[in-house]
Amino acid sequence: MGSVKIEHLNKQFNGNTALEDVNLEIREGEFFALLGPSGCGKTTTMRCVAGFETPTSGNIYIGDRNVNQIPANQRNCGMVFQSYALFPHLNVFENVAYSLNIRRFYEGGLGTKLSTLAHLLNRRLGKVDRITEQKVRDALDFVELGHLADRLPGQLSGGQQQRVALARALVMEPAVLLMDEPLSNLDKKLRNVMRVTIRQIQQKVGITTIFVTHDQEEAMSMADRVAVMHGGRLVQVDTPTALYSNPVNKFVADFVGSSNILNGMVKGVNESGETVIRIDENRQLRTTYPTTKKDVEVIIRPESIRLLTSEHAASDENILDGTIELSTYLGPTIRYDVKVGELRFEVDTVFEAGSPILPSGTAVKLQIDPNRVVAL
Ligand SMILES: Nc1ncnc2c1ncn2[C@@H]1O[C@H](COP(=O)(O)OP(=O)(O)OP(=O)(O)O)[C@@H](O)[C@H]1O
Repeated sequence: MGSVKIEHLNKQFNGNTALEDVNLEIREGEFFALLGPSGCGKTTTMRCVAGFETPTSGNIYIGDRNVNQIPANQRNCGMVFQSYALFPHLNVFENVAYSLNIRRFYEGGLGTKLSTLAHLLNRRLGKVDRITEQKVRDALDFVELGHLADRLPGQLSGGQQQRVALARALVMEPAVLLMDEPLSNLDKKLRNVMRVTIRQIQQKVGITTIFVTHDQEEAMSMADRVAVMHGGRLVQVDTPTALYSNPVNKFVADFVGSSNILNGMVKGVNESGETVIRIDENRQLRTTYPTTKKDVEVIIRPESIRLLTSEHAASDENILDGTIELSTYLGPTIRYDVKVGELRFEVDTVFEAGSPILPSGTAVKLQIDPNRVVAL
């Protein structure tokens, strides 16, 4: 049973609050990301689950078992860190076998302890280690590193080292896999590759995984669900798509992807049931988003805005007239910074080969679908 339940978790360090009333239920087999800026409490939450940190109050369950009093080495959690923490003098195979041998040493009788010790000292595999050998080979095959078993960590790329670290965690067949910023040391391209690799391995093994990251793209592309943290508290726990389209507040909207955020005042509801919001003296927008507030924050994703030039026929539905201030080519998309009166909008459009990038100074119309205007 690899579900994880966190109930009313509080953690203080010398009177300073690091975690405040954190409540989470992570389902068995789920890939769950803890996301937030530096210092928000992600690592502390994970360390409390692992047993490296003692909660000030609250309960933690792994499966049905309350693990509050269970030491870290008996919680059956596998860990992967940012620094791969491999032994530089042991080869790949030995690095992965090490933790199994340590467990055999602690859990075995005197005979096992002696043979394991001998093995660790000799670093040679004897008969007694057949099971170990098979498990290590399987784990290395899983991360597709079987062919590099004899290499030392220093002879591997960063991505390969991280896969060794993953194999070392998986070989223990843990109930829960805990990963703390495992991709931070890799360059962007390799990080993107490793995201897919880790996700594929996690799905193959079906292991409950908690993944700590400050990178929203990483969390959103890998996780089944994401918990956004801020100042030691959970702000929103949701699927990536729900977080993106329905952020509960400005912090989440801003942290998860880029957003246009405007101050608005609700004028009323029109006959179609849409809320009409004034965004400045001369302009208003309609939204289908239900709100009971008078003063609202209007949140619009850059790709939710349709950019029209004077050539396009447009109705006057939720349209704002503006002027392009800056055009930035980003490969698959173009980001336009558009001035609308005193307001500024970021608009993302798909780049199509052959079609021109509109220059600064071009007069444009911004058409905004009322279904994609969030008012908080
Ligand atoms: N051992 C400690 N002693 C004192 N304060 C600590 C300790 N560990 C963490 N903190 C504090 O608790 C808060 C949460 O830290 P934590 O490491 O959990 O944040 P984080 O979200 O993982 O940040 P980062 O992404 O920078 O690692 C921070 O204010 C941090 O300074």
